[in-house]
Amino acid sequence: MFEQVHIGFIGGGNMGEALIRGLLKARLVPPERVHVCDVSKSRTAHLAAAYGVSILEDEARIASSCGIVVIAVKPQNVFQVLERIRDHLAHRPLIVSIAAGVSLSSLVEALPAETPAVRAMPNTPALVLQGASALARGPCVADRQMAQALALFKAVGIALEVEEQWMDAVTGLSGSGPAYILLVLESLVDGGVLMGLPRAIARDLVVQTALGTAAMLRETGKHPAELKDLVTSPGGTTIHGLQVLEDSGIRGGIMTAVQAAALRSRQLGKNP
Ligand SMILES: NC(=O)C1=CN([C@@H]2O[C@H](COP(=O)(O)OP(=O)(O)OC[C@H]3O[C@@H](n4cnc5c(N)ncnc54)[C@H](O)[C@@H]3O)[C@@H](O)[C@H]2O)C=CC1
Ligand SMILES: O=C(O)[C@@H]1CCC=N1
Repeated sequence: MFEQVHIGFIGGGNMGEALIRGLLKARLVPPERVHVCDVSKSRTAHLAAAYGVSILEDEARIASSCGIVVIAVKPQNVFQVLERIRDHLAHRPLIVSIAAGVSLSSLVEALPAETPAVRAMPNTPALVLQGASALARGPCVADRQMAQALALFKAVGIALEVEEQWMDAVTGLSGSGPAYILLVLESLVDGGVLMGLPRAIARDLVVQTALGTAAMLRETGKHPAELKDLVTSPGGTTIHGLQVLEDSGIRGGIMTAVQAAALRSRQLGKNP
């Protein structure tokens, strides 16, 4: 699928590195066909040493050398990058932006006419090849290019194609979601510690409880409430804990967190 394609990364931070690691591990392309530029010399030194990828001096070199260009800088830096690459895109490479909030229309507007562009939203579990990504396809993207973009993100987890209208919601849900889940997991560990458990034991139990619960949800396909009922004996321990959580308004709190992050994504697109 990637025969002879060179893949370039503008920005080799957390997410850029996760994608590079995944695509090399899946052997989608050899390291000599992966090129990175980053304004941080310590990042490029790390990426070259850890993965054997090629380091190019700037964004323009990435753009002119690659058939796929992944933009993995912060949203605030995206338009400066687009400005620097726009005169180096005569060969019409596929541009893949993972920046939160940056819309396809603003990408397309900042690029030469008919440059194919995809807006993607991965998440940090991509670092351990368990990511959840959604991709929205721009107007000039060929089927082969969309398949390549999906394959790139499937190398670090699951990847779904969605309409662009859902991308802000995706950002608030799965893009930011790891932080919400980690906050809950941290609190569970602290609850164990509160009740006298050594922190290391509490941590091991919480990690496996989270993994096991997610696996149960995936493998059974059941509604979460049905699986919750399995844990909750009449007059037992769990229902007493659940009552405290319901009293705290946790459901509304989590829903409002997703909404706030999605609205911030929408706002970032207008004013990064
Ligand atoms: N961290 C997360 O959970 C997620 C982040 N994203 C998006 O991914 C993008 C990158 O985020 P992270 O990897 O977390 O940030 P990061 O700060 O770890 O990486 C960004 C990298 O870009 C480099 N950089 C800045 N300007 C540059 C330029 N002009 N040319 C080359 N390199 C440049 C920085 O030195 C840095 O290494 C953001 O747009 C963010 O919205 C998307 C999904 C999840
Ligand atoms: O907080 C952020 O802006 C990034 C985008 C999605 C997750 N983290």
